[in-house]
Amino acid sequence: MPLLEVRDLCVSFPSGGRMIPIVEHVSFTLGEREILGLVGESGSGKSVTAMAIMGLIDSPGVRITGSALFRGQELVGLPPARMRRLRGKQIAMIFQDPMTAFTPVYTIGWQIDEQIRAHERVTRRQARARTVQLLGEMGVPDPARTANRYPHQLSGGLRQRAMIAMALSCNPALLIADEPTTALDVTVQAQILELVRSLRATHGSSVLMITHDMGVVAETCDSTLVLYSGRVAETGPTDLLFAHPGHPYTAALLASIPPLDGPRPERLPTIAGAPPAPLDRPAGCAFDPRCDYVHESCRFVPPPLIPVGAGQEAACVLPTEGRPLSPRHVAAPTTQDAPA
Ligand SMILES: Nc1ncnc2c1ncn2[C@@H]1O[C@H](COP(=O)(O)OP(=O)(O)OP(=O)(O)O)[C@@H](O)[C@H]1O
Repeated sequence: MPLLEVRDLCVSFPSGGRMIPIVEHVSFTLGEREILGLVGESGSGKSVTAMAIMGLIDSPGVRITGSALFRGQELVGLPPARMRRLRGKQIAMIFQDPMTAFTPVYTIGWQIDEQIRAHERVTRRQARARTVQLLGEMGVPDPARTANRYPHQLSGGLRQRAMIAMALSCNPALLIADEPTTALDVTVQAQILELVRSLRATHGSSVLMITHDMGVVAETCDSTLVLYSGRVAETGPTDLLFAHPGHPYTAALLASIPPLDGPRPERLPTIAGAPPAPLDRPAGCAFDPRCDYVHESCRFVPPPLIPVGAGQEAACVLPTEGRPLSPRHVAAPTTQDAPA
């Protein structure tokens, strides 16, 4: 049984007397100890997908349909009290800004102790011992002393490590990480990604990694789900999807990653235009207005997910073989190519 099986998840919010579809028919499976990257541009519905799974959307009138089975238990429609019991104990979430997880007026140690005591029958002393152990495992130097510090007394990277320690305090099977490294500088970002990667070995956790950065996905995730305008554009094992993207949107996202070696282009290719607003989505493929390969058949209904490789599916009706390289997806001239 997979750890998490999401089927046909749809989320709509009411606005101006109508329902605005933000997430449409999203499906994916997350296995035990797997790291899945949920990737897409700003506004594509990544956070709404995760918050819906966690039961954290409390906007009046929101409509959530479909299914999210966590170890066989349905999360969609789960009463809030039961969802709260699952959160923190079996499913935990970390965010871009650790200050949203910590209260500024208590030390981080006190807050992690309380999280442990909310879920386990342990004494204060036992909770603190576990807090110090976790902080140490997360690479926090001098964890016993650091536990007595307030959140604002720590650097961004240390706060992020402390938040991961708090999220792991009850050994959750699933960790949802929403842009955990976006606010950090590159070196600290690499350290935190390494830490997240190590969690499956040290804590047996699976991770749903939300990011807009294909570089983060390449470094961290076993499999990838590309969201575009609230719909799945492509999904599959990360290595296959990166080697042979099946959707022009995935190809365009990949073209915008700086090369790891070789000369760096002065400017990376970008995708012209912006995703459509939810109410302006075309009847057919939502990527249609920005796609270089658009075809008559793309214009009528949203394309279904079609197998394009082993475990890889793309919502594109056009064959990937022989698709000409678009000028937009070819890297801009490199500094070496530039005339002297
Ligand atoms: N409570 C809400 N009510 C109405 N609309 C909402 C609500 N929450 C999110 N949205 C809308 O849903 C869309 C998707 O938002 P979401 O935060 O999931 O995007 P995202 O892909 O995570 O983007 P980012 O990378 O910028 O966080 C946005 O257009 C946002 O305005």
